[in-house]
Amino acid sequence: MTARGLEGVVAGTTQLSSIIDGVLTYRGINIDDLAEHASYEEVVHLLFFGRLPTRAELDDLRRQLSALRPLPEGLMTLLRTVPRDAVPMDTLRTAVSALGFYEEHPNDTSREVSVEKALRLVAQVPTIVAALERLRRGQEPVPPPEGTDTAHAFLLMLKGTAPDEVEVDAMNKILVLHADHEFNASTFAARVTAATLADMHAAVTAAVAALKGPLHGGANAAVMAALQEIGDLDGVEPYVLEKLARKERIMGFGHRVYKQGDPRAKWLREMSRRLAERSGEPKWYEMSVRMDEVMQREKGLFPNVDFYAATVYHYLGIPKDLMTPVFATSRISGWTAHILEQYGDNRLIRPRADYTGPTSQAWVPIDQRG
Ligand SMILES: CC(=O)SCCNC(=O)CCNC(=O)[C@H](O)C(C)(C)COP(=O)(O)OP(=O)(O)OC[C@H]1O[C@@H](n2cnc3c(N)ncnc32)[C@H](O)[C@@H]1OP(=O)(O)O
Ligand SMILES: O=C([O-])CC(=O)C(=O)O
Repeated sequence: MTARGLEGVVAGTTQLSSIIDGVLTYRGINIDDLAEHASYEEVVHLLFFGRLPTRAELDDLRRQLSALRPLPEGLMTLLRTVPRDAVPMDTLRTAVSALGFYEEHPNDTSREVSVEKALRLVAQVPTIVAALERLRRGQEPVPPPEGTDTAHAFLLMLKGTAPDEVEVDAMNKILVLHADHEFNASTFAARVTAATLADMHAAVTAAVAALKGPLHGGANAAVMAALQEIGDLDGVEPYVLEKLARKERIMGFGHRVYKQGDPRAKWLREMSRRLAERSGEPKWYEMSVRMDEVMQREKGLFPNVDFYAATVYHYLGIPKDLMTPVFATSRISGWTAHILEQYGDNRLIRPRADYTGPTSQAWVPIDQRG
């Protein structure tokens, strides 16, 4: 018996994150504790180096990431040539791949060189996402600020003005909550690629490609598109009921692993509520809550990480098609940590397929085929 979509299959080991009885941890620390207390930089240290940093280690990591944020001039030139109407996720995928050109040891998969590459990617992906957005709006990219953390730096590079405390706190939580998630599809794509001993940038490019689809990271943009299509609170219930009657999916609900709810969603819901309150535009949050109620009542399905993230991004001024790239500004830490883990104890990932096609077919010469 094959497991369709590898459901329930344990495809390898990891010490990075776990989902046990619906509880998510990064290296054994409950996601709720991390969401409440951690900075994203602390999470990066936890994932890369196996434990929370001391104050001195954290300061050092902050300095390193801050110094690594600027992009190579050649990459900026490339970004300037991207068509204005390009899909941002495609631009990100291309840019991440092109970043590999500037590595001194492009094919080196040793721990030492790979950690350096990983830190550069963690620092540079937010710069790429902010720059590509500004360029497509016809604005000049904002140079990375010195001495600030990722959440603050990213919002500043995106908007060109300093974000306030509430925005920075929301962005930091977004980064913490999205950083890693066991063998999700994009992380698994990264590990499959790394397991061939292809380089870090190749593996991350595969991951970005896999994150794009609406069944995975692309769901956040699809959620916002649905809310905008519905338009108001009264439209939510008929929209959901009609979709379900047509056996269509409501984006942002359901999960392969969590059947009783995604532990990250409550944090995102609370953030959405908080941002809605001060936005003067609370309807997007209110519509989300209504949709959540109707989905639980009708299908027993709970929101996943992408559902309330959509309105959080919206309230932070992030347009729909930039939402999945923003997810990547965080997941880059999980992808690269998994790639490091894969290199550290590698074996080629090559499962078998259950062949269901015809057998014993005779060869037919071309003139006799009809
Ligand atoms: C970061 C992330 O990747 S989080 C996930 C983001 N993706 C989405 O939000 C897309 C919407 N959700 C889905 O498509 C799915 O729930 C997935 C892809 C996330 C998980 O899917 P699977 O584990 O393969 O579940 P599967 O597709 O087998 O669904 C099981 C049942 O629930 C239904 N179902 C699952 N999700 C949904 C949904 N969002 N809306 C309506 N029905 C759904 C399916 O139709 C199916 O019903 P059936 O048994 O009557 O046919
Ligand atoms: O684990 C999954 O299948 C999808 C998910 O929630 C994530 O990648 O964060």
